[in-house]
Amino acid sequence: MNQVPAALTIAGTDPSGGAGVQADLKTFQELKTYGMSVITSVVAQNTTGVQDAEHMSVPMIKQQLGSVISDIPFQAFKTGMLANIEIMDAVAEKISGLDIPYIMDPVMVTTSGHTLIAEDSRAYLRKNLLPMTALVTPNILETEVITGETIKTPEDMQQAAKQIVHQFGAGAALVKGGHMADEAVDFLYDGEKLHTFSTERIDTTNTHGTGCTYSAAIAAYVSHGYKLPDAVRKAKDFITAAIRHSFSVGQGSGPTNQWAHRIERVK
Ligand SMILES: Nc1ncnc2c1ncn2[C@@H]1O[C@H](COP(=O)(O)OP(=O)(O)OP(=O)(O)O)[C@@H](O)[C@H]1O
Ligand SMILES: Cc1ncc(CO)c(N)n1
Repeated sequence: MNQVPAALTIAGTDPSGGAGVQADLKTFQELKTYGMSVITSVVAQNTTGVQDAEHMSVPMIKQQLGSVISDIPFQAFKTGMLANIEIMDAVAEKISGLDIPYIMDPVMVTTSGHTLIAEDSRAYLRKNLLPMTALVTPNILETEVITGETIKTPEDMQQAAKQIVHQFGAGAALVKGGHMADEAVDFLYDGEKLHTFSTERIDTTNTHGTGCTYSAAIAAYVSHGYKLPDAVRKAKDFITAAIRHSFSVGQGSGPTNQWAHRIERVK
């Protein structure tokens, strides 16, 4: 018998290995979670930015989801890049009715400033996908798009986390402050309480794929049975170590190190 929890990522690719499906699978593996992936878009990108993207057809995305869902049970899943309304709709159709925690990384724009989803799909994401989530993990910019409010202070972030749950129906919201000055502080609102996760800001430009790795780590911990505040706390330690020991590879913003938790003995 060799039974481990399983998790699924539904996302786009990164051939340079730092973000997207590749980051998710590395993270699942490090956290002793059997990793599976449904590819929504093939993206030509690297540490310097996005060069091109081709989206999978809707039938092919549904087929991949069918292949996984009909065969292997999993205990958590996440979505990353869902490029347009058609893709969001296909995913929504296939995951509706699944009684499995859904963690959404509402990927919109990359660290390097490239838009990964069509403008007109933002409203669809908010209306149709957010209410299906157990947790959504927007950065500041994504939080502004979802709420329509400008986010400048930690109080704005906390307010937005509550709004995303109460007004837009997400199960919980983790508003990430990786792009704020000073500390790297994130706020989780789980419908009842606000939780703060704060670490020192690491002085590095190697932050390619931080959001992907963080949400994948949360999904992995959830698949192991951790409840949200604990899963996020552990994932925060995991991503902080991964940024601290990030790789200075490539000409641009380097990727995070998913095995750093072993170096730092993150438990
Ligand atoms: N320089 C840093 N030092 C420490 N923690 C950081 C740093 N940059 C980001 N983080 C943390 O990493 C996690 C990911 O947050 P971030 O806001 O960067 O996500 P993101 O913008 O979605 O990522 P991506 O670059 O993949 O789009 C958060 O916990 C954030 O606080
Ligand atoms: C495929 C993909 N998803 C998400 C991000 C955001 O970091 C990225 N760069 N590429």
